[in-house]
Amino acid sequence: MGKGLATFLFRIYTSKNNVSRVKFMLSNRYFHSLRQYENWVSDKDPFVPSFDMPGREFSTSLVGLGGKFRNFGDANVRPFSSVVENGDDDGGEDSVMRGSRRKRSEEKNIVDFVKSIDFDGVTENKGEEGVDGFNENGMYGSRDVESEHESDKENKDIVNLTRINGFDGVHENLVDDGIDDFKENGMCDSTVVESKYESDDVSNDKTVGGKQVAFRDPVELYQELRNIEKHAKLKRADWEIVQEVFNYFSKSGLAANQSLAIYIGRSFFPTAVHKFRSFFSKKCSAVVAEHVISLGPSDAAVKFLFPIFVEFCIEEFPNEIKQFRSMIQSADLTEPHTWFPFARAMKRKIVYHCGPTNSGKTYNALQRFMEAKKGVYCSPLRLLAMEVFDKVNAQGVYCSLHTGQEKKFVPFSNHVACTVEMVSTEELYDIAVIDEIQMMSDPYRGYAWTRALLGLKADEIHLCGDPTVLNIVRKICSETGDELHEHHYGRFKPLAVEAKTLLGDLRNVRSGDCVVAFSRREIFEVKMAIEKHTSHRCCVIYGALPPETRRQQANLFNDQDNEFDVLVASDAVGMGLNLNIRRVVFYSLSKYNGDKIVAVPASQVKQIAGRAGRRGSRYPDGLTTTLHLDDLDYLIDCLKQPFEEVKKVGLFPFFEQVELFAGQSPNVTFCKLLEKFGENCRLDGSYFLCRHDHIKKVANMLEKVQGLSLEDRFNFCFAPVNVRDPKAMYHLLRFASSYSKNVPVSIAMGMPKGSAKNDAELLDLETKHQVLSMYLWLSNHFKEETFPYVKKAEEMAVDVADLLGKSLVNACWKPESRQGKKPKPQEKEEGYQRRRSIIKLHEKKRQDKSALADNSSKVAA
Ligand SMILES: Nc1ncnc2c1ncn2[C@@H]1O[C@H](COP(=O)(O)OP(=O)(O)OP(=O)(O)O)[C@@H](O)[C@H]1O
Repeated sequence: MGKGLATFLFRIYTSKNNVSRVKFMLSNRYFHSLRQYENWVSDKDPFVPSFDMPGREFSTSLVGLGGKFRNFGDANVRPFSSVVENGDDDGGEDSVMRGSRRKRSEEKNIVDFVKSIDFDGVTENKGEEGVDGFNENGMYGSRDVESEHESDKENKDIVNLTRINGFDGVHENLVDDGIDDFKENGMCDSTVVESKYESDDVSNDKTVGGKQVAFRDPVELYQELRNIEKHAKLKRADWEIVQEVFNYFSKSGLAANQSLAIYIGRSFFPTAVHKFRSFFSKKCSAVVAEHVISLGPSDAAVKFLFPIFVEFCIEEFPNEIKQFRSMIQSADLTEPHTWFPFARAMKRKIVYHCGPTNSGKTYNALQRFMEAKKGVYCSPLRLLAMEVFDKVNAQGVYCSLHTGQEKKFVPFSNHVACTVEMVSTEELYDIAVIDEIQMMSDPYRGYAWTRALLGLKADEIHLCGDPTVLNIVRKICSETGDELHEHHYGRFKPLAVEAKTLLGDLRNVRSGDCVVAFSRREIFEVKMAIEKHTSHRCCVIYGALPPETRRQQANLFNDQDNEFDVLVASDAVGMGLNLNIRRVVFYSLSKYNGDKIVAVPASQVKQIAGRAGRRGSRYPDGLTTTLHLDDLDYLIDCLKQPFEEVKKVGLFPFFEQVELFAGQSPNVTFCKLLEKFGENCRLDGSYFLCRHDHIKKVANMLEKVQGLSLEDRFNFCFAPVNVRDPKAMYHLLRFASSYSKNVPVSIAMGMPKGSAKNDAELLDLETKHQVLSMYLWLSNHFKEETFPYVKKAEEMAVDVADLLGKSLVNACWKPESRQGKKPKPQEKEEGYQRRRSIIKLHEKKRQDKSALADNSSKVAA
């Protein structure tokens, strides 16, 4: 059969009638996978990697696409509005009275909003999909068409239904297609009862010849079937076997995957099989039927039928194939280095500063940056960009700041510190620094580092990071033609592990300790416990705090002239802050990853532990340990582990790519478009498509906002919003609605009167800052005149950050959940179990003791 395929292709190639088809297949780089059909036919475990997995082996790029994307060049940098207008809020919106009135109406709106929206609404419109959804060929899925364009699941249902009911009743058109019900005599109109074949079939038998049918050229066989005027009649039992074979075929992952080679998409595959089944019922010769029956529902039958199916599809579905092919081409993310022709035209020198934390990587890179005539520093965080901005200006090098939220232009500056997402790939630089380059592999944001590395137009690019992405950077440089220099570093002073641990008792914390916990709840529990049972005061740092507040808390901690000598922090402490930490104490080494409790990855443990001890600080020698003895082994294991090599780095399409793709799928919602892009995009082996569930959630929420262009939607989806915070989502929706109506977008949010007195108020402050930050971000990414209250928002943001700082100093309350939900019960995960909160253990012991005392007193009574 393997030989059969070669013959099959050769014959197609040499056949006059099929020349155009061959051209098509040869121009299709999936053709390679079709060639592997040979293996597939002969191997039990076939080739056929999943098509929709990122970085699938199946992925190849299509002829001509590189050119298209090359045209995009550096067009990926959208023209961000650069002027921050000093507008005033209308009518003194911040007055206390109006503020409280506004707050009430705001809260009501939010309540209505929360009721009206399902944040997991990515799937929300599923019910509608059947009515007005579009299949992957961009064809309208109206009810009639729908029956022909079912999803795999739907197909499964069809298969099941078919088993029970025959074809009737599932798809009306099936009867028309020639598959008829059995009559009372147990025979099918289109089948024979006899085992003998009818005369016209017998004539076919002569040419086809029994078992030899298996070795027939599928092209010829297909043509013969096509020309049959009277199909074979089968006994009911045989007919049922044939149906079983087709059911098996329709469910066959092998056939579905291989069909991609001829651009039969997954969602169209069931329809194609269904049509093929109808064709077969009408056109099957006795000998072919006999052979199919003899094979039964099996891989062998699939292998026999598949080449005939290919022929059928190529002839029957040229439009569908063309459409799917165009769609695949427009979702091509292969060869991303070709997207930046200007950077490719340059002879760039890449210097990789490779080493663990606190080894001087960034220091050395920044030295080169400051020496340059024109330089850019790309930071993973706003906070770090601000730090570099301050530091460099303090050393007399004029440097501007550019983040999503702010643009601070320093006159005469040739240097800029920016967040990596904001770096321009159009500007020419002498020196660029990309910090924390290992973030290229971040599942959500990795694409920003990949884009910076591939697209920056700088003579010299300094990458600072651990060795995890070194090999992939080497590979990328070999593709881009850049010259790579590696500088390897060791820690200034080795990190020591304190084997004693805190013996499970937070009273053993010492001045200069940073206790690391992985949830907001735990952070406040630890802070409360330490402040209650010891004389230490705690500063707090976690991700939801604005950079200004984190900085304020870091300064409070670093300053020796106050009582705040212990830091309680989340993993947000691992990057970007200059901290005088003597010892990092892990309160736990497991965390909730949004789905379940998992052990903190070794690379993250290293990064966080490495914050202890810093050259030039009060504590140059770093220590690390755990709260509980039980956790110590895991900590030591993590620190001993070598850096694990990263195999893939992130990519995400630019707007222009999404726009091109949208052209292939008109009238599809933006959320659906992203979903389809994710399903159909192709990537080279070194890249994965960054996760975009949060983007889809925003996209889904904004579907109800009319009048936004595709580009507007794309940009709104990148606004910094916590999709799990209903209040923040409400404000984003409100901003988008006003923007779509082209009316000035108001902040419409009251200012709190004072610092928070409980956790609910603290959460409210966090949300308020997020909303203001979002407003500022939007003002930098959209028509500036539509966001006239930038100055007001900036002032409010400063005030809220200040209030947050003040609130944290006095915070001594029980933490709450942002969505008012009860905290999830502690979950177990194989291999590593999250430590129970020491406070909870404490409380439980106390409760047990008092229950015991109660019982004994009752007994005594
Ligand atoms: N040659 C040097 N002279 C003076 N101080 C230095 C020197 N090298 C590094 N430092 C200081 O040591 C500290 C750690 O350096 P740096 O931030 O460059 O380390 P790193 O390897 O980039 O660590 P991380 O990844 O944690 O940022 C910084 O405070 C830095 O100012």
